[in-house]
Order: sequence, then structure tokens, then C-alpha cells
Amino acid sequence: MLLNSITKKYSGSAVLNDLTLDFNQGEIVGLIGRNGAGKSTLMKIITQTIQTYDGSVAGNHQVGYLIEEPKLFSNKTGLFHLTYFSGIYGNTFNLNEYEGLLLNLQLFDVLNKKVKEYSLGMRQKLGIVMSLLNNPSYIVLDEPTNGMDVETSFEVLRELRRMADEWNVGILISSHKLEDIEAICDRVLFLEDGVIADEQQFIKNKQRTLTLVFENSVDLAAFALNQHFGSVIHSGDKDIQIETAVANAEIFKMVNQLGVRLIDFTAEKKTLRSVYMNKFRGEYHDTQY
Ligand SMILES: Nc1ncnc2c1ncn2[C@@H]1O[C@H](COP(=O)(O)OP(=O)(O)OP(=O)(O)O)[C@@H](O)[C@H]1O
Repeated sequence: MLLNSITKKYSGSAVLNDLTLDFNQGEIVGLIGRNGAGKSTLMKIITQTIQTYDGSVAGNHQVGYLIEEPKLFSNKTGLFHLTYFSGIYGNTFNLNEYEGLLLNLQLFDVLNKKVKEYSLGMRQKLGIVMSLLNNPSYIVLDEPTNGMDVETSFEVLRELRRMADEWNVGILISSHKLEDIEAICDRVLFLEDGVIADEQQFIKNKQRTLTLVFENSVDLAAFALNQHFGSVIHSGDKDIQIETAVANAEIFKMVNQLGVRLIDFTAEKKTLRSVYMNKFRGEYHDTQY
């Protein structure tokens, strides 16, 4: 997808100012910036929700999205939404095709409950699944882990990585949670003063200490036997610490391929946070992010 020289003004003042950006299918791109920087505006231009702007966008015909909260019918079930919105896109909802995703997102067992009984996190997760119903080449997600606890965010981020790797979906994701962005993105764009002020491929070629916790010792053993990412610093009953320069994406890909269950993942260096603070905000504004 290519966005070329995008300028968007509200009441004469430019929110986006001659912004150019490209991204590919299979790639996860993070978008960060302060409140009001124009992240949602940029996303709405990609999804054609905003149609008046200068510049051009190519390759955005098949885009799914979740911007702000998903629009749901509170008295209808999760399954109704998936069936109904598939129909709107001219498709028939095939539960088998989505079973794995719904199970991994802990939504499968609540599909027959009305969404008014769903928590905010569950509604967000349903919104993410709904964004896939038109078989998109790209999805655009505005703060998708809002309202989610740490564990739920992790489930969602892991599934997004899987969508990019296995379904070849390109994902643009905005968030104020830098750790979320850091966990899954291939590259990160800093939106400032209406343009991409910086781009970091900070995850690659950086030596980090990763801690991976598996559901059980069998899963850990399978991972330890197959991993070739770097040296093992520590190995416990279910957890392992490795030092590596390999992108998180590669590690998640292997976890998926082995079919093992990872229940926690941390990277020791918070490089995105430090890069962001140093470049734009000054360390005393940390609380905004
Ligand atoms: N419909 C509108 N009319 C006028 N101004 C608008 C409109 N929509 C957004 N803006 C303004 O444009 C700027 C960018 O808003 P936008 O929602 O794109 O920022 P954002 O980066 O997504 O912010 P946040 O992180 O708070 O979600 C803000 O100053 C906002 O007030």
C-alpha cells in the first residue's frame, strides 16, 4: 500500500502535512505519536472513512479496520455479528475457518452470548475478528488493546502476529502502549507535526534478553531443542532466557510452527520507549505513553 503526499486540514490547519508512507502485506507497522498527532485521521484516510484530502492512496481496496470501538448490536450475539457482517461483505461466515482464531482469543465459548454481556476487551477482540471478515489484504487497528489486561493483550498481539505471518495480512497498528508495539511490530513510525518524523526498525539487529514462559516443560523442551536464535542464559522448568538479535517475529513464527503454548514473553530492553523519549518527548513526559 502506498500513501503519497497526504495532506489533511481541519479548519485550515494541517493535521497531516505532505505525508508519504508505504507498507506491505505480511508486515506489522506500528504508529505512535502524542494525542492529537493525527494517527486516527491517517487510518481513516486509509480505510476511506475520510475522503477529502490532498494526495493519493494506492492499494487500499481490501482493508479491514477497527477504529475506536467496534459498532455492535448489544442485544445480538457474537455469532450474529460474524454472520451478519460476513453477509454484508457478500460472504458466508464459515465457523470452521475461524475456529482456531476464536479459540485462541477465548471467544469461541461465548459466541452465543449477547455482546452486552461482553467485557470491553471481549468486544475489542470481536471487533478485530470482524475486521477480517472481508478477507482483507490489510487491516488497520487503532489502539486495539485498549481496555485489555496484560494477558488478553498478549493473546491478541500473538494472534495479530500470526495473521501477518500465516495469512499474509499487512497490519497498521496504533497504540500508546509502547510495549505492545515493541512486542510485535516489524517497524515503527513516529508521527509528529503531520509527518513521519522518524522510522525505527529497532527490533532487528539489537541484542536483547528474552524471557519465554511456556505452558509446560514439554513445550519448553520442544522450543529449546529447535531454537537457534542465540545463547541460552537460563533454563528453568517452563521458562527459558535467551540472548538474541533475532526479531520477535521470527521467534513467534517458530512458536506457532511448533504448536507450543507460550504464556508469557518479555524483552529486557525497552528500546522503543527510550528512542521515543529521547527523540521527541524528553524523559519527564513518560506518563503520556
Ligand atoms: N472531524 C474533525 N474536525 C475537526 N478537527 C478534527 C476532526 N477529527 C480530528 N480532528 C483534530 O485533528 C487532530 C488529530 O486527531 P486524531 O484523532 O487523528 O489524532 P490521534 O493521533 O488519533 O489522537 P489520539 O492519540 O488522542 O487518538 C486533533 O487535533 C483533532 O482535534
